[in-house]
Amino acid sequence: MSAAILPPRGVVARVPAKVNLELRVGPRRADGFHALSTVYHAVDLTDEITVESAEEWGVTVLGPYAGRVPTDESNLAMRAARAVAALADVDEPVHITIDKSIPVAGGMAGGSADAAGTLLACDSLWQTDLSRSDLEEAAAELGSDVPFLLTGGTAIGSGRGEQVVPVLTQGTFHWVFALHHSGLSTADVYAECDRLRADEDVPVPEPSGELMTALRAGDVDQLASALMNDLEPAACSLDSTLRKTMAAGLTHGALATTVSGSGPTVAFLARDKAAALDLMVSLSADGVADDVVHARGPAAGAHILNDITVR
Ligand SMILES: C[C@](O)(CO)[C@H](O)COP(=O)(O)OP(=O)(O)OC[C@H]1O[C@@H](n2ccc(N)nc2=O)[C@H](O)[C@@H]1O
Ligand SMILES: Nc1ncnc2c1ncn2[C@@H]1O[C@H](COP(=O)(O)OP(=O)(O)OP(=O)(O)O)[C@@H](O)[C@H]1O
Repeated sequence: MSAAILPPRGVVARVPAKVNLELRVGPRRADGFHALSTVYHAVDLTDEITVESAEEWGVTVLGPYAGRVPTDESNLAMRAARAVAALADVDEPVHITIDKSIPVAGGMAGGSADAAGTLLACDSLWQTDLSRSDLEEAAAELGSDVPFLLTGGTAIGSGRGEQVVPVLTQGTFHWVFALHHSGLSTADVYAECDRLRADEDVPVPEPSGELMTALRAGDVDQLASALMNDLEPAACSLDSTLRKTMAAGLTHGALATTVSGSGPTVAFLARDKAAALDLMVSLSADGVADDVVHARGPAAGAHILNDITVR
C-alpha cells in the first residue's frame, strides 16, 4: 500500500544579500524613482525564511536584528505572502519565520531578500501555478531590488533597478563587509544624492565595459578598479564615520572598497579567502565597525531548501 502524499505544511527558502559592484544613478524620474544602471552581485550572507500553514497570518524574526524589523503587515515578507495569496486566489494563512543574518537598513537589500524568499516559499507551499514572470512582476511591485534577489548571481539592473539581466562571470570573489548597527534610510540617501548634485547636469546612466570585462575574466584586480557607487558621497555625507572605515580597510590590504548600495555597510574586496580573513581580524581589532563578516560572491538567488511535510 502506498503512503498518501500530503501537501507540504511548511517550506524553507534561503536568500542572499547583495552588493552593487557598480551603481550609476541617473536623474529622478516623474514617479520619484531614479533611473539606474547597476550591476548587482549576490553574496552568501543569507537569511532563511520558513513559511508554514497556520491559523492566523503572522511573522517572527530571529537573530540579532530581530528588534529592528516590523512583525506586522508592513514586513516585506508578509507583503510578499499576501501578494502571492492574492495572485493565486489562496485563502490560507501562513506564519513566516525569518532567521535574519543580513543587516537591517544596511544597503544589502535584507528586506528585499526576505520578500523574494517568501514569494518563492509561498508559491511552493500553495503549489500555485504562477509563472516565473508572475513572480517577477510581484517582486518588482514589492521593491526595486526584489527581482534581483530572485535571480541572484551577478546581473545588470536597469529601469529603477527592477529590470534584471544575468551576466556571465568567472570564479569566486571574496568580500569583507563592515556592518554598522545604525542603518540609513534608502530614500534619505537618494534625497541626499540629489541635494549634493543639485548643480550638476546628471546624464542617463549606462553600464561600464571595464566592469563587464573584469567579470567575464574573473580578474579581481580589474574588478577592484571598476567598483563605483554614485550613492557613496551621499551615504558618507549622512554618516561621517564611513570614510574612516573605508580608509582602515585599504590600510589593512583590501584591494578596493565601496559603500554597499545606500549604505552604511562598507564592502571590501580581498584578493582571496586568506586575505579576507586577515582583513576581518584587522578591522575587528580597529573597532571601526559594529561587526565584520566574510562572504563570497556570486551566490545563488532565492531557492527552496526543503519542504516540511510532518504534521
Ligand atoms: C540602493 C539600492 O539598494 C541599489 O540597488 C536600491 O536602489 C534600493 O532599492 P529598494 O530598497 O528595493 O528601494 P524601493 O523600496 O524600491 O524604494 C525605496 C525608496 O528609494 C528611493 N529609490 C529607490 C530606487 C530607485 N531607483 N530610485 C529611488 O529614488 C525612493 O525614494 C524610494 O521611495
Ligand atoms: N523583512 C524585513 N527585513 C528588514 N527590514 C524590513 C523588513 N520588512 C520591512 N522592513 C523595514 O524596511 C527597512 C529597510 O530595511 P532593509 O534591511 O531592506 O534595508 P536595506 O538593506 O538598506 O535595503 P536596500 O539595500 O534594498 O536599500 C527597515 O528599517 C525595516 O523597518
